[in-house]
Amino acid sequence: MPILGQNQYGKAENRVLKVTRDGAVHHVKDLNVSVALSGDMDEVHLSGSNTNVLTTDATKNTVFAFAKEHGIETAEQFGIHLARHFVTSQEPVTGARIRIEEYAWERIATPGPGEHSFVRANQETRTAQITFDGSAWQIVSGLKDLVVMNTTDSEFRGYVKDRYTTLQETGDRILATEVHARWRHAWSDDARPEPDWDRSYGQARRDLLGAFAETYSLSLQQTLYAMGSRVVERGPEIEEIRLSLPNKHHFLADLSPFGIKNDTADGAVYFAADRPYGLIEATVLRDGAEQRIPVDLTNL
Ligand SMILES: O=c1[nH]c(=O)c2[nH]c(=O)[nH]c2[nH]1
Repeated sequence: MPILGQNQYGKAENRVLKVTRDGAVHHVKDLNVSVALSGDMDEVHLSGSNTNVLTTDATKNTVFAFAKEHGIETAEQFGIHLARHFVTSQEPVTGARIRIEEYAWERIATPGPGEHSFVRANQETRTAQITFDGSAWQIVSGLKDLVVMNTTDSEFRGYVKDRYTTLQETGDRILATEVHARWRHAWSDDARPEPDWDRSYGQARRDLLGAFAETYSLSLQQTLYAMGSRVVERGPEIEEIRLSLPNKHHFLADLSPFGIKNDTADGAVYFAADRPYGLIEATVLRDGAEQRIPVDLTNL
């Protein structure tokens, strides 16, 4: 009979976001936690007996419950706490390996007192597309993978409720997206001086972040329009901007089966879903400008 070698199991990539509120100042911990347990697991492989198996589902629930009940001080502290729990609470489990990736968020500076807007550090890519037909230029600048999040000031309600609608209305949700934007400059004629491309890019990026952070959001569509409008209004050299915004859904982890209350009030723990995701896209134009940026943003 073939021999069973090293084996381990658990739930991989639990995407946990914890938001701690210190008045209007919010703090976030954003982790990707993978659990791998090992021990006396021969029988499940060899005979199919699940007697010794703590479900991977339970390991997932433990991650979210611990984040809520004990908090996340550091990835190391959180991992130690989880590993100790699995090894000491389950007789057949003799080893635990917890792998954690932590995502770094920086604050978006806003003029108001609230501090609940964040941008993922060092994520984005700047893009440019230059076309020339021998007489006219078209310069489309942009950025992609700029990940931003508001931990409050976002609601979503009043939408259509058809037979298949199950989404609950909410007055306080996380709004997070990955900004993909391209904007077309008015400049097209060699006879006119070129804009300062770096200055223009910096301004557009600041306007996208500023409008995202400062808009009290009733939908991602409304936030998109606010972001595009600000770029066009503050950048006279920009005619048109196209935005593609995936809605990076964060759902409150349901900890009620374990008797743990988890609401947005403080210390809320969210499950960050990666797919499927809402995809909100639109062009915002200067009044009188022509819509020329192609709809398909991926064809750079
Ligand atoms: O901002 C949103 N816009 C939607 O169109 C939508 N649809 C949905 O399920 N959630 C959201 N959120």
